[in-house]
Amino acid sequence: MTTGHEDATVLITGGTGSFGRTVAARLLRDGVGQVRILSRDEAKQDDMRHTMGDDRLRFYLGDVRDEGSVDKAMRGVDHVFHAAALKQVPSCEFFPMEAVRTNVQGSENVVRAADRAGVRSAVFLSTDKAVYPVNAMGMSKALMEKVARSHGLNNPTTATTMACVRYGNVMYSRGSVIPLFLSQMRAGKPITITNPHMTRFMMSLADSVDLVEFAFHNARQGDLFIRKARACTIADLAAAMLRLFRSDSQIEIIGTRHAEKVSEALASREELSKAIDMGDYFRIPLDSRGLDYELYVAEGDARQAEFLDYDSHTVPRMSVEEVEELLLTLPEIRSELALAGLTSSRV
Ligand SMILES: O=c1ccn([C@@H]2O[C@H](COP(=O)(O)OP(=O)(O)O[C@H]3O[C@H](CO)[C@@H](O)[C@H](O)[C@H]3O)[C@@H](O)[C@H]2O)c(=O)[nH]1
Repeated sequence: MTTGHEDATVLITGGTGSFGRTVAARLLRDGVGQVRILSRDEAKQDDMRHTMGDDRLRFYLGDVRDEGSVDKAMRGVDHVFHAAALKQVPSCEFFPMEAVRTNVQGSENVVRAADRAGVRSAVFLSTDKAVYPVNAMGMSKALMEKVARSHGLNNPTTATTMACVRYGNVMYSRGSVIPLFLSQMRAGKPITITNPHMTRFMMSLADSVDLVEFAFHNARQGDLFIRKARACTIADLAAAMLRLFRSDSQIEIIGTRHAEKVSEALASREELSKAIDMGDYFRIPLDSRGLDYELYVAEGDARQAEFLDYDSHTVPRMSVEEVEELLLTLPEIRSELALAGLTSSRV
């Protein structure tokens, strides 16, 4: 990932996760002045320091909830990727104010610190669960989007371009369904399926890092970007996993979990009616009208009726074979297959 100038300093909040590591590795590979990681867990920082071993990588212990620690990490920074968040749906359901503190107030701290430090651009990572949210995680991410995107409206002279990206499900991410299915198959246990008809957008980690990179290079003040993605049912995902690993595990239907949706939307029809198609991506610009409330009431948009939500139930659906092919693009799946002594004719 190139930043345009070789001595740029880039801050990644929550940077010890798989996203942060991948972005950091791309930045270091392509020549960057410094990559700073701001996160809470010293053990994960230590691990990343040792595995990546690059003296352009600097670590800041802190919490986005604490404005002072954000300010300290932000000094002299040119670009920010804000990935620090509470992401687990169930824990945010039980402790919604914790989601507000990290995802909303923590993000506001990042917005304010970036503005104060004269940062040039900041990309905020959001999720499809922020669209028509039903759970506290999605609601707090929806508010984070509003906080980041409205900054330029309230501060027209700001030096910082703030933009958001929304992910779908990142395949093989920690604690997600694909590694769970794999461990169930390995243990010879049944595969647990919540609702076979449930659909999700499936994105590889590489796709999601490409999305952030695209936003980084193309963002204008207040933009939100999504990557066009394919979806599948959970039944087809399970079938593809069983076939790839030649497993005869049974399927057990466990029912929908706390605060889950049957499908997810990467963008609402209201947003799509304003979106600009950029090939693999949509740019959703900010509503740039000022605080003139009359306009919101008087100016409707007849085109909205023509659009459907960009929803995992309605986009073209992958077949089981296509899910298998997508799974085979993941390095983790390839190495798991190799470990199990399995090779696929599709590799
Ligand atoms: O035992 C299980 C667990 C999950 N699922 C289903 O698999 C799909 C994916 O589940 P999971 O991998 O847990 O992801 P989500 O709950 O959709 O949430 C993920 O995707 C979000 C982005 O949408 C991230 O913010 C979350 O951190 C991440 O866990 C869902 O339809 C689940 O109902 C099953 O069928 N069986």
